Amino acid sequence: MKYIVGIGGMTNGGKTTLTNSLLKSLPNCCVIHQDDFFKPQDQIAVGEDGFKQWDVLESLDMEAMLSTVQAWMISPRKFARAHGVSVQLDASDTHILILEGFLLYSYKPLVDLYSRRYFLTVPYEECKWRRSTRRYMVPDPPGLFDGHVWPMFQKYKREMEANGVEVVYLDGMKSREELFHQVLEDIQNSLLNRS
Ligand SMILES: Nc1ncnc2c1ncn2[C@@H]1O[C@H](COP(=O)(O)OP(=O)(O)O)[C@@H](O)[C@H]1O
Ligand SMILES: NC(=O)c1ccc[n+]([C@@H]2O[C@H](COP(=O)(O)O)[C@@H](O)[C@H]2O)c1
Ligand SMILES: [Mg+2]
Repeated sequence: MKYIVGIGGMTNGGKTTLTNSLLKSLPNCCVIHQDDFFKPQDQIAVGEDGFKQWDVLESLDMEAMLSTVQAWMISPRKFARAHGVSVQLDASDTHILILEGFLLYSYKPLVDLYSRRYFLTVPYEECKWRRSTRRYMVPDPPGLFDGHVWPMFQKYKREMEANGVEVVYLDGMKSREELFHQVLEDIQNSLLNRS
């Protein structure tokens, strides 16, 4: 069985942290990070607001991300080997792929491929504070959070909801351990229901 999990939601919701914990506990589990598909800086548009528009779908090479997902779908075993993931040979033959990123559910060709879509959120103040402590490859210029990051998050979330994309909301204010156990248990139950 092939099972694709989305760990999506807002920037600094805790997606990468949660994903890294899940990876260690789920068998035959590979990961694709959406952040790895940002286009080079010189291809990022500058908006009327003067900010480089990092937080829009067009700043990501989603075709390349989709191709990577398709490579896993064709042969999860080969994909795992190529990415240094050890594959357990058991009777259930379950293969799991985690997609992790902040715009997972806004790209049409991917949206129906998920078996389960999680969506991490924290309140505005917490998100802004966590973001201020982060150092990205390209540092945030002053005002980027309120001028670009937050409005784009709201816009894409609104669109996702209007399109009826079903997600499981996760409260990113819970502890790392609580989130990990909640999601691990949920995935394990969902896998049991399918087998
Ligand atoms: N459950 C949590 N509670 C408190 N802080 C967290 C939690 N999960 C992650 N963090 C912290 O929040 C920041 C963003 O986490 P990260 O996993 O990189 O988020 P994302 O990938 O969604 O941007 C990091 O400093 C991380 O240590
Ligand atoms: N990885 C990069 O090249 C890069 C560059 C500039 C901004 N970012 C930021 O990364 C964020 C997404 O990553 P997180 O969800 O881990 O915060 C976006 O909000 C974007 O503004 C990433
Ligand atoms: Mg991250």
